[in-house]
Amino acid sequence: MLEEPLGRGATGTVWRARQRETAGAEAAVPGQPGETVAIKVLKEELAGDADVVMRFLRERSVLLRLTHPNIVRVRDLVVEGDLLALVMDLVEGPDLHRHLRENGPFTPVAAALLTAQIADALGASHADGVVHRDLKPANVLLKQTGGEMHPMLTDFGIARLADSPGLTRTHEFVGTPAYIAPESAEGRPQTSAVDIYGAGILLYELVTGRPPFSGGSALEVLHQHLSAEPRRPSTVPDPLWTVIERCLRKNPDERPSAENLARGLRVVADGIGVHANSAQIAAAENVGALLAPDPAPAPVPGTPGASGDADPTQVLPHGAGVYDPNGATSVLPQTGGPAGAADPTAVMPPVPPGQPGGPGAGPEDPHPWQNQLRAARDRNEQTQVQYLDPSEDPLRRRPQRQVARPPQQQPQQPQRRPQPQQPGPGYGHPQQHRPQQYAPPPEPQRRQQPQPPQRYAPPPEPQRPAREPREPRQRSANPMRIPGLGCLKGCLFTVVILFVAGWLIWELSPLQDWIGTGKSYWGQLSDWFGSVTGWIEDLGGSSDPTGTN
Ligand SMILES: Nc1ncnc2c1ncn2[C@@H]1O[C@H](COP(=O)(O)OP(=O)(O)OP(=O)(O)O)[C@@H](O)[C@H]1O
Repeated sequence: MLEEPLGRGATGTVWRARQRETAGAEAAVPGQPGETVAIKVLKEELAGDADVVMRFLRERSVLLRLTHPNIVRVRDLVVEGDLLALVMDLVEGPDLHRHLRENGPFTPVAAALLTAQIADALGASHADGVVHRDLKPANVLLKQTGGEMHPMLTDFGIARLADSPGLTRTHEFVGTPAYIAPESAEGRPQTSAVDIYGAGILLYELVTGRPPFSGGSALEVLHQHLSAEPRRPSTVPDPLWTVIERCLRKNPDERPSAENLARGLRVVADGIGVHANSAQIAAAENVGALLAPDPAPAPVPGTPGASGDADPTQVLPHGAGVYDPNGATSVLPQTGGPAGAADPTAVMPPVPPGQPGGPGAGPEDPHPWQNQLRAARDRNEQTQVQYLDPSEDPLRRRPQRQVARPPQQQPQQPQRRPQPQQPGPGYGHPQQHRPQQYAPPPEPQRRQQPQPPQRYAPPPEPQRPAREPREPRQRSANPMRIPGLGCLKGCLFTVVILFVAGWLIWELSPLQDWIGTGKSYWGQLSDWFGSVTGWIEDLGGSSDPTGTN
């Protein structure tokens, strides 16, 4: 029985609910009548998509058996008529995004310990072949137990459901730009290393209060994931930065495994704490040696190269206006219309290119998605979906920076590995973390990129009004280009500066008196010039082997 909505995300609405009767025998957790649970009712669009329903059912057993102290337990997956819902344990406490917003960044030790527990959860799920793909503070619930906070990772498998070919088409982007791994942004094969990248972003955000890459639009943010290096804030201790930097490597093969990440973070927390002894400090300084990559990362099925599935090309939203880095996973929400008004979880099917408002919309009317984007921003969400003209997609212009890798093989079976160690005692409340003012690092300059053809086939062009071609940037008013002119100008300018500086020194300093020549500056210069030419002539004469001079 649904009681009250707890919150709404891009994929559905989460309700506090009470169990009426004991769940069916197939449920992972039968539960007790009257017990309070959380139910995520997926949006109509997801529920109405046959492909999503198939995935939902296929992943049911995996999600139900995914149990770990730091994972919100899924009790049941329900398909009833056109309703698709996940029944979960109810977690009393805020999510990490809200906690960060209200309390500011964590201390480095608290951030390391909290992320270590998230890495434990990832280790367990990766061992089971499950990749989260949408790791972000909003998907970490902080369970309050006796004044302590215990991080619980939620929304496993949801990103995969939303990533349905029926829902996401060539020109749409699904994901959360601030946390997306470069390979996901580019539509390259993905593995469990995408979660490690997400953990790195999350850790950075925990200690600084904001993710490392930000910008005015989702496009800019994704571009930075691909080509910008994260800047190290001065408040982050060396060993912790080593861990963050390794997680944020552009090359997924260089990121640590979840288990090594958890171990490394605990070593760092021990070594940077105020009570650290010299052995712990030394161990933290060598944390890099612990961060070995996963030799067999769990693949993400359905990503290009991972299987024969046609995966939707992940293309950046274009010009999506002001960008909120802490929003929801992007899918298409519904606006207006009776269905949208009645059902807050309803989503709108993609509008074909060239029909911005859908049937009946006037050309001047704002696109329904634009209304939704505005509404999402007002709610501090980050729903960002818009068409991108392929010719303006900087990803397609980006030169290939990596050595081409052979396409990843679809594994027969996900790699089963031993379950990671259960985490130690519960993570203490990060009491000492006080709100800190964080000065955002200056935006790295965006590079101008040449346009080599990229790896994915050009998607069909949406029929948008042709854009005015941009004026090429004028470097100078002078249309003549003389090679070396710039250098010549520089040299002349330097000579003039030297001459004037020399004159000033001659006139204003006691140099003239020390030399005692009594000559003017010009006279002294001519004198020196004469002496130098005399020496050169003498040298030429003395080196003449014929002795004719
Ligand atoms: N098991 C749960 N117990 C208690 N509250 C929950 C639970 N799961 C989610 N919530 C709350 O419900 C709200 C919406 O969750 P949801 O996962 O739909 O949103 P999101 O993670 O912000 O968006 P999305 O994952 O769709 O991008 C969040 O504020 C979250 O705190």
